[in-house]
Amino acid sequence: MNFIAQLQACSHSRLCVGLDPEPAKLPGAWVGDAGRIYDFCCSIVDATHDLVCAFKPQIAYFAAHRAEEQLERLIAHIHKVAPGVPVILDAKRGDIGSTAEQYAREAFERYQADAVTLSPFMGFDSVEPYLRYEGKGAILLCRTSNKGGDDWQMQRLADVPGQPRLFEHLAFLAETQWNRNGQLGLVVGATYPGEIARVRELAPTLPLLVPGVGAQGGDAAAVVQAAGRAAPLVVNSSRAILYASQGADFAARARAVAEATRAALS
Ligand SMILES: O=c1ccn([C@@H]2O[C@H](COP(=O)(O)O)[C@@H](O)[C@H]2O)c(=O)[nH]1
Repeated sequence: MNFIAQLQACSHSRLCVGLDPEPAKLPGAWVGDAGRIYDFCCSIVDATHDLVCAFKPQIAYFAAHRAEEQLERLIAHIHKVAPGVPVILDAKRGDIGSTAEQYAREAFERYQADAVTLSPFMGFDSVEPYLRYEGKGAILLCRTSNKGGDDWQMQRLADVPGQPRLFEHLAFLAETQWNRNGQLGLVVGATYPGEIARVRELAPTLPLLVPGVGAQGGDAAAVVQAAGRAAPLVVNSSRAILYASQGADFAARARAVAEATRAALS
C-alpha cells in the first residue's frame, strides 16, 4: 500500500511516535551506549505500534552516533511487527537534482522509508527526484514549530499576487502544481495552530505532519480543531514518549504517555 493510502486507512490514531534516540537518555544499563539504540527503539516500537498512525525516526540521532546500520535494522523491524504503519524518515533533505537523487535512494532504497521530510527552499527541481519513487511520500517543511521559522516562513512575497506569506505560497504550490502524483504532504508545527488552519485552507487534501506536542508544548486539542478531520493528520511526539522514564518501566511508561496523547488527539 502506498504512503498516502496507509495514512488514509488509519482511523484509530493521529499519533506519530518520533524515534530520536539519545544515548545519554537511554534507560538503566543502556545509558551512554550508542550500541543499544536499536534495542531501545525496538522496545518503544513494540510497546506502542498498535497506538500509532506512523513512526518518525530522525536521521540525525542515528548518524551522529554512527548508528545508520541500526536505523536500517530498526525500520526493517517496524515493517515486520507493524506492516500497516508507515515510516517517515525525518531527514529534511534539500539539494540540487543530482544530489537529491542520491538522498532519495538513501531514504527509499537503503532505509526502505515510506516517506521523507524535505526542505523546499531550493525549489521544485530539488523535490522532483523523490517523486519518481511511486507510492512514496515527500513531506515539505512549510511552517515549522520553532521560533526561527518566522525569519523566512512569515515573510511576504511581494511579486506573487495577493502577497502571500512564504509558507502560504508553499502550501498553495504543494496542493496544486507541485503535487504531480499525489505524493506530497506538509510539515506545520503544533506550536502554531492558527497557521495549521491557514495551511488547511490552502491545502485541503494534503496530509499534515505536525510536530510540537509533548516536549515543545503544543496543544493537541487545538491542533485537531485547526486541522479538521477531512485529510490525514499525523501529530508527532518524540521526547515526551521516549523518555517518560529512564527506569526498567520505560516501555510501559512510554506506552502510557502514547495512549494519553492519542486520546488527546481523538
Ligand atoms: O518543524 C519541525 C519539524 C520537525 N521537527 C522534528 O520533530 C521532532 C520533535 O521532537 P519532540 O521531542 O517531540 O519535540 C524532532 O525530531 C524534530 O527534529 C520539529 O520539532 N519541528
